[in-house]
Amino acid sequence: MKESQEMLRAPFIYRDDEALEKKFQLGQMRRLFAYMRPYPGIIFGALGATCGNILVTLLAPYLVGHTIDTAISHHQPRLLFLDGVILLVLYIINFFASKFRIYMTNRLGQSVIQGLRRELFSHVQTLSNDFFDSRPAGSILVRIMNDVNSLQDLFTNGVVNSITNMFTLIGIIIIMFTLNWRLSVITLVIVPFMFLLSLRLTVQIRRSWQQVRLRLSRINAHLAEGIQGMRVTESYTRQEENQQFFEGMNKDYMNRFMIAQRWSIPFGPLVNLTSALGSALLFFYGVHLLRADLVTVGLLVSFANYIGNFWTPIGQLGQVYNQLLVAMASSERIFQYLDTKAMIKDSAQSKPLPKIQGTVQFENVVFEYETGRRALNDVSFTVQPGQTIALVGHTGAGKSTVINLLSRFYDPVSGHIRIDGHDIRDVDLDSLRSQVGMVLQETFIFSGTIMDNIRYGNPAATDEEVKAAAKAIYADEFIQGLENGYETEVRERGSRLSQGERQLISFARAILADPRVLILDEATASIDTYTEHLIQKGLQVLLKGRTAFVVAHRLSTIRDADQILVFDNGQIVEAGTHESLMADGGYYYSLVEAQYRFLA
Ligand SMILES: Nc1ncnc2c1ncn2[C@@H]1O[C@H](COP(=O)(O)OP(=O)(O)OP(=O)(O)O)[C@@H](O)[C@H]1O
Repeated sequence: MKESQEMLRAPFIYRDDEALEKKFQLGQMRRLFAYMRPYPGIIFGALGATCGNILVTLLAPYLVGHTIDTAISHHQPRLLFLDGVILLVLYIINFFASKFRIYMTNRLGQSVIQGLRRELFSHVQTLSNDFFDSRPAGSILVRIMNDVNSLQDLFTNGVVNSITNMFTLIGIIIIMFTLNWRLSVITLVIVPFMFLLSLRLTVQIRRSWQQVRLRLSRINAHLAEGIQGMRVTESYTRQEENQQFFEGMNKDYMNRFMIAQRWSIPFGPLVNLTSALGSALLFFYGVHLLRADLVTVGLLVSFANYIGNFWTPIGQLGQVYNQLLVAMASSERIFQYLDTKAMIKDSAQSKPLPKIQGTVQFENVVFEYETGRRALNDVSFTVQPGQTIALVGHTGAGKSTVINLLSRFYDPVSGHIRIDGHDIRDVDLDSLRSQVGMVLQETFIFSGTIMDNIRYGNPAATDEEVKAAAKAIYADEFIQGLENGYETEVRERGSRLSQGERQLISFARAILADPRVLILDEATASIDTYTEHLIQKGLQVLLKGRTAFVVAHRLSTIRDADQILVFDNGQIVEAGTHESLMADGGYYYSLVEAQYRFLA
């Protein structure tokens, strides 16, 4: 409570509402473990290697006891040498078995994680816009990376190790009872205690490290935000507050780290202490039996070793239990994503959209992002091939919604959208989107060269075609001026390019893709006069010969449009050319007066 109040007073709030662990659920575990099914070879390989380890764990203590009772007690150096050689061979087997097992379990873990991440990413790529609307990109990223990573331990060590540990424990118990049941009962008294201690301690250790990780991700989030918003911070001179907030987080992280250490440090010594306790019990009771000649010294030494070997499997089983609880929380979130169905997808009846001319028709289209709040209300219009349509209206009037529906990022609640007479709901999404191009306000620049970025519009295009596209929309000149021309690397989302230059790149991308219907959300950013001039000229080339929908912010673009659709409150309130609408002196006229004239 205290902490959340502090966070609320703080200049930044990072909510940590994701569960870090969940109760065990059998169905979910089955689904999770099904991801190992494609790798039976690796699993059997790892289990085979494990048999080597178990063999050594079970045989070595016996051999040591046997050597004491025979070779050492009876002064037989040759037997001692032979036992030494056998022990050496056993440990060489153990070395190679461990090496192979670790390699195989890592391979298993990585293969499962890779498969899961691939499935998750490819599924997320098919999801519709409503999915992305309701989640910040960061949380999707966390799921694909962190949640999947947190399963790594379980698949790498958990599964194979728990099988090994079970067999080792059972094997040790059988051998001990076979050798001497009295000693076995006495020494096993300590086992439940060991088990409980391991479980309790590992739970505490896990939770305390989770708290450390949580603090670390807060620091990461703050750093990312701080660096991205550096300009704003500087301009509002908020560095001091930022620094204080950061120091608070930093200190908090250190405190949590020390708490986690406090839990973790005693683990090793406690393991030794419990083992020693077991050995002490063994020796107290063993001395009696020794006096009564019921056991030998060698047998006592073997038992002491078996007790030592008991601890590792019990400790590891406790860890697997912890890994399972963490995996329950992560896998629940992963499965939630995998079970999310795409709202917009092809149906069995979908047909490819043939090569289109570009007639676009909206027929009584109604749309709501949220039930009951109409973003478009009974919108109807028809556009002929090759026409440029300017969509204008106040912010929130519905312009972007029209273009979202045309690209079928969403489906209308009622009404129809037709291209060349085909309802876009009945055609393959790929065939639709490959013929309806989009140039957004915020041009996304991917890491790579300028050439790669333009080629994004048509991966099959040759270097010459890319250059021709750039020339056609007047981008060639600025590109040639960059240090490596078309091969210049644009990292960090193209931060080295100006807004206008990015727009020119997006125009080149679009012209290379050559869609029949083009959607253009004109950028509002102010651009220097020379680049603006290039953009105007490029725009004319881009729009020519295509049906184009432009969410227009420049009066010049609006003026050149064949038709202007004026939106208000999700409805078309006026339609016509610039001249006719200005002559009418209605809503458009007042809009131009208020909004556009200074942008001309
Ligand atoms: N993803 C969304 N989820 C919920 N409501 C939305 C979403 N996108 C837009 N809206 C709402 O739908 C209405 C129409 O928005 P739209 O984006 O089409 O307006 P616009 O005319 O393009 O505005 P602008 O010029 O500011 O981009 C607005 O009331 C807006 O708040």
